Amino acid sequence: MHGYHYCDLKKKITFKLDWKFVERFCGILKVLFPSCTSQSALLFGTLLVVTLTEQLIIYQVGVLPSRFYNVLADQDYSGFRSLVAKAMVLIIINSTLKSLDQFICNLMYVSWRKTLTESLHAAYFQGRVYYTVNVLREEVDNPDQRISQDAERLCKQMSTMASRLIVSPFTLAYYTYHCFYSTGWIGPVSIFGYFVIGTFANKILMGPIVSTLFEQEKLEGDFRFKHMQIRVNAESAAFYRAGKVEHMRTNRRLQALLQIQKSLVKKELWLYIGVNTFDYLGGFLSYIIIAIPIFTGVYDRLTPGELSALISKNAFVCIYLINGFTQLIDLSTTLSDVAGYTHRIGELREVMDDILHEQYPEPWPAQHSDFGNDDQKNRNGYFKCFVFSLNSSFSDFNVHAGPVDTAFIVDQLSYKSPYADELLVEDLSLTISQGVHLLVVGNTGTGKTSLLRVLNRLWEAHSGFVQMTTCFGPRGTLFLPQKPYLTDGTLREQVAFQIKTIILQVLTCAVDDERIVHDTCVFQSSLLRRTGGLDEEVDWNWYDVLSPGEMQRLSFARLFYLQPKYAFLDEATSALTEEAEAQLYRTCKQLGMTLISLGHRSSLEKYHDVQLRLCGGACWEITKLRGGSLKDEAS
Ligand SMILES: Nc1ncnc2c1ncn2[C@@H]1O[C@H](COP(=O)(O)OP(=O)(O)OP(=O)(O)O)[C@@H](O)[C@H]1O
Repeated sequence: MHGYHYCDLKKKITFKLDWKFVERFCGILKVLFPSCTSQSALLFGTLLVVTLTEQLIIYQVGVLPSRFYNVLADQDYSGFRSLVAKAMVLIIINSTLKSLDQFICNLMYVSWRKTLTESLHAAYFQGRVYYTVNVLREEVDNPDQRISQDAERLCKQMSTMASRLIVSPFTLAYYTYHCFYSTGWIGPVSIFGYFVIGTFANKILMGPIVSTLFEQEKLEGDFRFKHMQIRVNAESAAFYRAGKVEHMRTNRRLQALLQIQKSLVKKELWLYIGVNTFDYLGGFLSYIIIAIPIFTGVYDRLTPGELSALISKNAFVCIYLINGFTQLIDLSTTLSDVAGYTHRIGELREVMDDILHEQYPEPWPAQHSDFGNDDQKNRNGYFKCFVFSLNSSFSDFNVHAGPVDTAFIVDQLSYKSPYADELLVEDLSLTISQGVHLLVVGNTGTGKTSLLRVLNRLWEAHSGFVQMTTCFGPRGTLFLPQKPYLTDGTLREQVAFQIKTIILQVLTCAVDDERIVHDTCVFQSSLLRRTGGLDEEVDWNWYDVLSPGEMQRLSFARLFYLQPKYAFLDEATSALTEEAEAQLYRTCKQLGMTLISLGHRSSLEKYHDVQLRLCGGACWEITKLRGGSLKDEAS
């Protein structure tokens, strides 16, 4: 993954408990609490009621021992019986409320995780954001980990904080009043001062933890990614006997992760020392508060008995108030975790927002067609108008008015790969029109696939103009990438993956079954037998169980099923025999598709009318081909 290449760059950015954190946290809160009537808000309200009731009951339970002293001292048997009954009821209510409190916190965690992850997914899978984040934007490491793990941990930590935080304003206000009532201003002022100092000290101690936690999460993602790489490429690695080298590399990642974890543990030690010192000092603070008036002679007129009663009473309220504050300070370790995860998720949200604004400056998603005028051209010459087909999975492409029998009009187009200075192709002009089969050839790395990336708007053009005049999808244009794309699920989902969820009822009809079976069986009769049927769920990874040739055949089955007008085939038959290639090309033409093929094989020439050769050094040439042997057959 690109993230770790930029490790040094990332290290320079430090994440703290600063204004940025507050902004990002508020942004996340807005997602978690979209409205006052949202599930999270209702749960939060219920939690508030439960924790407040719990506090009242706790107070009642707290005063029970003193009442027991009374009835026992008075040998009041009936009073004792009713007190035992009351204690039982209170304890049952208390434990029920405590469990309810935990239960609501857990429900809130699930609800928050759902809301946050779904909101991240909504941005991630919108348009081509997932591609840009993973391939082109290096400032965000491990987006997958941020969405799957960091979001989960943030919600977990926030839910553990919730019940303690939610009730603290009420308990603090209540005990501040009592403290003021019994000690005068000296009590609350000293305790508030103590809390401010404690908070300040903890903020300083938390600072380095937040950025270290951020870094730790990044390395955690890198480590997991390494294992995923091995899992995905297990066979290739085994052919290379790569166990030893991968063992070393994976261990290296583990060491880097463990090192940062160690440093996090060390930094946390100082925070724990701070928190514990604050806790224990708090215990003495009440005596210090009462000592001041005693030593300054304010209580000189009191008898020793009156004085000890006053000390005990003051100590009680002060300890309660201090306890309220120390509970807040104890949350600093959780807060530093929350801050780390908030920065990671906040940063991802900002980058995804940025990409969306860059790629779709107009409100998304537009539901109407609005053909562009000159004002709508962006800096690369694209029109910023959106025309969407009914099928939303095909809806993230800009389609413009143009001649009906063309797919793309390319004018003076120059493009280069990201981060490179040299152009791959300069001032390319061509029109991809119906019935004219185009072959794109050229040496490795001359920019053949990049042309498709630019046409598809995965990459921005350096200059020039690209107009897409036919929509993407069935009866439009379809791209078969060099590396076959397979998703998880049934065979039906592989062949008809894009429209399955949209028009399920159409797919389930017999005609479609027949088409899929036909498309699949013509080339892969064994595949249907292996899967046990079109809708049989398989638990295998399609990339592991299909040979490259089978994957390419499956891609063609999808093509025949979707039947686009224009098919862009990027080395789509490179793993097949020439006979199989001929058969597939023949079927494509019989189905009336216009083919735009990229490849190295000379055997491809005969299926095309025009050849675009990318010569390297930004040069290109277009020539007419004699071939077109299958054209006649098709017509
Ligand atoms: N994501 C990327 N980031 C940066 N550079 C890239 C990226 N993808 C490709 N490139 C570079 O762009 C150049 C053109 O790549 P492209 O895939 O278009 O080559 P190609 O002509 O299709 O080659 P082949 O015949 O091997 O498929 C190459 O130098 C490649 O390294």
